[in-house]
Amino acid sequence: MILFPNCKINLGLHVTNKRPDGFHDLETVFYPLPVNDALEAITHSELQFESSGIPVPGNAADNLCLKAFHLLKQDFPQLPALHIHLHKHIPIGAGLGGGSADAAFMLRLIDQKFQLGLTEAALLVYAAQLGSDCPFFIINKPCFATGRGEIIEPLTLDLSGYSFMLVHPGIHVNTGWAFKQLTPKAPAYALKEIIGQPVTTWKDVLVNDFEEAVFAAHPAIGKIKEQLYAAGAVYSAMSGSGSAVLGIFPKNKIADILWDASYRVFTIR
Ligand SMILES: C[C@](O)(CO)[C@H](O)COP(=O)(O)OP(=O)(O)OC[C@H]1O[C@@H](n2ccc(N)nc2=O)[C@H](O)[C@@H]1O
Ligand SMILES: Nc1ncnc2c1ncn2[C@@H]1O[C@H](COP(=O)(O)OP(=O)(O)OP(=O)(O)O)[C@@H](O)[C@H]1O
Repeated sequence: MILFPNCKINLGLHVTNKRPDGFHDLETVFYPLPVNDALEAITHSELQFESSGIPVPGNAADNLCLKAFHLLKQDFPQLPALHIHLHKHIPIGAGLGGGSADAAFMLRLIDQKFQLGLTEAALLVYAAQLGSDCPFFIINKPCFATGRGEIIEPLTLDLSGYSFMLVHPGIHVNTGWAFKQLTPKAPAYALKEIIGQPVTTWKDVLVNDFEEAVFAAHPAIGKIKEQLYAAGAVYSAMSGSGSAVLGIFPKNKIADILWDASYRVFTIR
């Protein structure tokens, strides 16, 4: 069986509180976009994991796909061994949630392939153990998220009338480091209300709290946002803890921008 985990962007992101468990409370809107990995699993005599495409840092044994397999294996010991192949296309350490998507899709793949009959609620509980962003990818529709990102509520938000550009400058921003740079604070506005307004009103209101610290450490990332606005984006922001920056353009009106040759650029028209 093969599935195609997609990425997410954050529209507004407020870090509101540091918790005793070391995590932070936040509020954000997750929006899925079609930049995809490919995740294939076939039954095999022993558990094997391999990846191609963008190299995934760290040990293969720590890959979130394997963590998802082991998590389900604890509760379903009858699961056979798998040969798992991940083709990595979603930039890593980019704030696009690629690792979390792989983990959530691995849960879904095993559930479907072996007809475990897991409810959405059960999948959400497993996903929350794998990463703060993971539960969103079980729902995979526009969502308002709170808690450490795992409390999600589907939202009516349809941006299919716009085109998107995602620009990844190749900088890997460590999520834990980015949270440490922030002083949590109460949001200055009601995120859900702003998201309900036309995209053209977001520019001066909708804020990603990570931008200040990440742009200060990596000015090239802030420059991308300026270039996207200069090219006609109606809204631009860094996604998650960076380093990818998103631009929302009027439908099919994405300007040609000459990016540094090392940047990876995705357009969704
Ligand atoms: C920044 C976001 O991308 C916004 O969507 C997410 O909150 C990050 O979620 P994620 O990558 O799934 O994060 P996790 O793998 O759960 O956590 C990575 C590290 O980020 C920090 N972390 C993460 C989420 C959160 N709400 N508070 C935190 O402080 C913790 O130091 C944690 O060890
Ligand atoms: N399948 C995977 N794909 C990508 N990274 C993985 C995977 N499994 C484990 N990781 C580890 O997770 C780290 C961060 O990955 P990811 O790409 O999800 O970060 P991110 O883009 O910052 O996402 P987020 O928005 O969730 O913070 C990587 O450095 C890598 O070591």
